[in-house]
Amino acid sequence: MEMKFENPFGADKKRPYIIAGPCSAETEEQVLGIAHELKDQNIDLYRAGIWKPRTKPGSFEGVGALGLKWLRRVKEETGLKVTTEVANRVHVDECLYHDIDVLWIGARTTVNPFSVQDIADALEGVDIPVMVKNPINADLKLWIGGIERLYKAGITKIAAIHRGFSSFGETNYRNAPTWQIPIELKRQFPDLLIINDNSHICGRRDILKDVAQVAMDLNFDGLMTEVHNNPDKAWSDAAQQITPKVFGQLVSDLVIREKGGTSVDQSDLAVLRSKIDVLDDELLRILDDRMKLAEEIGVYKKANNISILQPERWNAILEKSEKKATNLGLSVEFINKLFRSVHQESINHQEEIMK
Ligand SMILES: C=C(O[C@@H]1C=C(C(=O)O)C=C[C@H]1O)C(=O)O
Repeated sequence: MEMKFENPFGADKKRPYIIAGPCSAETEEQVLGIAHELKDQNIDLYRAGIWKPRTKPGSFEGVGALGLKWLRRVKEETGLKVTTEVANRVHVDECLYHDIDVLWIGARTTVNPFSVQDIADALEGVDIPVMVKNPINADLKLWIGGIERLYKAGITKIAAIHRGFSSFGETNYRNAPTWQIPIELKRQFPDLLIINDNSHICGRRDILKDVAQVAMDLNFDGLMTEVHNNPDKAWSDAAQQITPKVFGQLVSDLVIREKGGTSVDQSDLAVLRSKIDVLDDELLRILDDRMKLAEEIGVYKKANNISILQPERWNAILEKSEKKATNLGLSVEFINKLFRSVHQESINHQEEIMK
């Protein structure tokens, strides 16, 4: 579906747009105190969670609609615009009643088309910006689907929030960034603003800045970070929150590079890109040759009644490629992924022959 988005932040300010505030609204004093500190940093939007979807019951699940009154006071006292998460029609109605400026739909809601549709229906005819976090699973179509539901309800001031994706097993991140997904979203919808939620990707303080910088280098439009006056004592997500002071430093340390680089002579870049084009052509030719060999092997296996998967041979290839990758200084993880993908495609070609 073709969509034309408007800037949810109103003014066409230069990127990055900055959204900050506590994970959860805890007390009126806490919400107002953090807001006053962030006001001096010229942030674009103040965030605080009121209804908190938690992994397990028994954790702090938010102060509820009472917190919306505190956010209204933030607006009155600081002039900041405010945003909170909504997960259903009741939340939407409460937010509209309390003059919340911007809504966001959380990752655990974006996964459910019924919930997103319920929110979209409640917003029909309302002019309010909405930000849509990625679904917890790495499903770009579901993310776009959520955005489409809102767009069909007449919401055009939409931004996407990239908060990373759940993955099984130990990783460096709380939610893997899987950058290729937001990159593809931007490719399909160049005028859709994408905000990086580094807090939920990292889950810990020490790598927040690195992830924010990667996001800026990938042309993300803004940052959403959880900021708390006493992070260690936060009632939710303590490990990933930082003080307003640390956050101010993080933002001022960000290097914002030009998207197009129009102000510099690009002839050197063009030369390097033409060399990459030559290598890409070569890569494609090599892959094509390799698949043709796999097909010949498929014909042989069919004639001699040999199964497609050959674990010993496959193990040897993986081990050899890992060693070579290490010697060349290439990432073993990358080479592994590449070869697994090539192996799967080789199996697909042989299956076609077997049919
Ligand atoms: C091509 C073969 O079939 C499969 C595919 C492989 C590959 O693409 O390298 C390796 C082992 C097999 O699992 C083969 O048996 O050599």
